[in-house]
Amino acid sequence: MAKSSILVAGAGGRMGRSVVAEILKTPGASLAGGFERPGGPDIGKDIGVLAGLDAIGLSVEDAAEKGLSRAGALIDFTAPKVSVTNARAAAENGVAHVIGTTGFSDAEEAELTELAKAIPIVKSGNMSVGVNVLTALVEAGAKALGDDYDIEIFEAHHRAKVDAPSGTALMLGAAAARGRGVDLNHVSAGVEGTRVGARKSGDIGFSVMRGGGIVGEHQVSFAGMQEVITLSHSAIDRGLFAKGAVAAARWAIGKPAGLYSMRDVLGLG
Ligand SMILES: NC(=O)C1=CN([C@@H]2O[C@H](COP(=O)(O)OP(=O)(O)OC[C@H]3O[C@@H](n4cnc5c(N)ncnc54)[C@H](OP(=O)(O)O)[C@@H]3O)[C@@H](O)[C@H]2O)C=CC1
Ligand SMILES: O=C(O)C1=N[C@H](C(=O)O)C[C@H](O)C1
Repeated sequence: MAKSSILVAGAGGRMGRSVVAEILKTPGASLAGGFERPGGPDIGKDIGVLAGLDAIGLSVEDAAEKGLSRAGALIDFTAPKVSVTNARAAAENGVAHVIGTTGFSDAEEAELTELAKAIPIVKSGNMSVGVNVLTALVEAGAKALGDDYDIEIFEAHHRAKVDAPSGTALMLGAAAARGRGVDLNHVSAGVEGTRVGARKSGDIGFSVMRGGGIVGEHQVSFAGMQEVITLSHSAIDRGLFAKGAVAAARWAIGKPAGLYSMRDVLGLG
């Protein structure tokens, strides 16, 4: 199998299945395999069938290692601890790692930064073109409008999502803070509903909703005393994120070690 082929972590998950389908329909991309946690219900199932397609004769394995020896890149939408373990395995095998997982702790982020000294890692809280363009718009808006406008970031996702605020909301918050020349950690007001008292000038706040099958909604509002400007993004289909992840994997193979973002992949600077 060609070293340009792609291995999929969490191949039975919502994003894993979508990534498999995207690889199989992308000319020039090939599937090295997929894996799930040991004992998971999808181990041994045909990966194509799991993705809602015809059988492809590759079954879901229960560890990264076998597949990594056949792969040039690993695409990973799983959970923070799992992605860090996978990054260690990818580094041992010299395989590029595309991480879409969100909700990392500061310590986990630091370990990924360290591992990116050994392999190319592309990591983004949102793999879509639209959201990555939106971050640039939010940065410019925050810079132009200044502290007289309160920034509130709203996100809504399906009922099964476990982390909050979403990785995308945090990316948008970081972009807004960058536009104002501050660090999000110093100005984050946290999540609406946990806040008390009047709003502090310069704070960037987050509002979260979970329900049903919502794929991903994000809105950034700049609320002034006489006007409100709102920028928004709606994800209609998970295939959007899968498409970005496959583009990132193909881009990362052969790149020097380093921690990259989707803005690097998309050439957005
Ligand atoms: N950056 C982006 O553009 C996007 C990011 N995401 C993020 O991706 C992540 C996954 O989302 P989603 O697909 O909805 O979640 P799912 O829970 O549907 O998928 C995760 C999959 O990983 C599996 N898994 C758990 N442990 C392991 C392991 N040790 N090895 C291999 N596989 C394992 C899970 O299996 P089991 O269920 O048996 O535990 C599950 O099948 C989340 O953090 C989400 O926020 C999602 C969409 C877009
Ligand atoms: O969990 C999801 O589904 C999504 N997660 C990402 C996030 O945390 O922002 C990206 C997308 O919005 C879908």
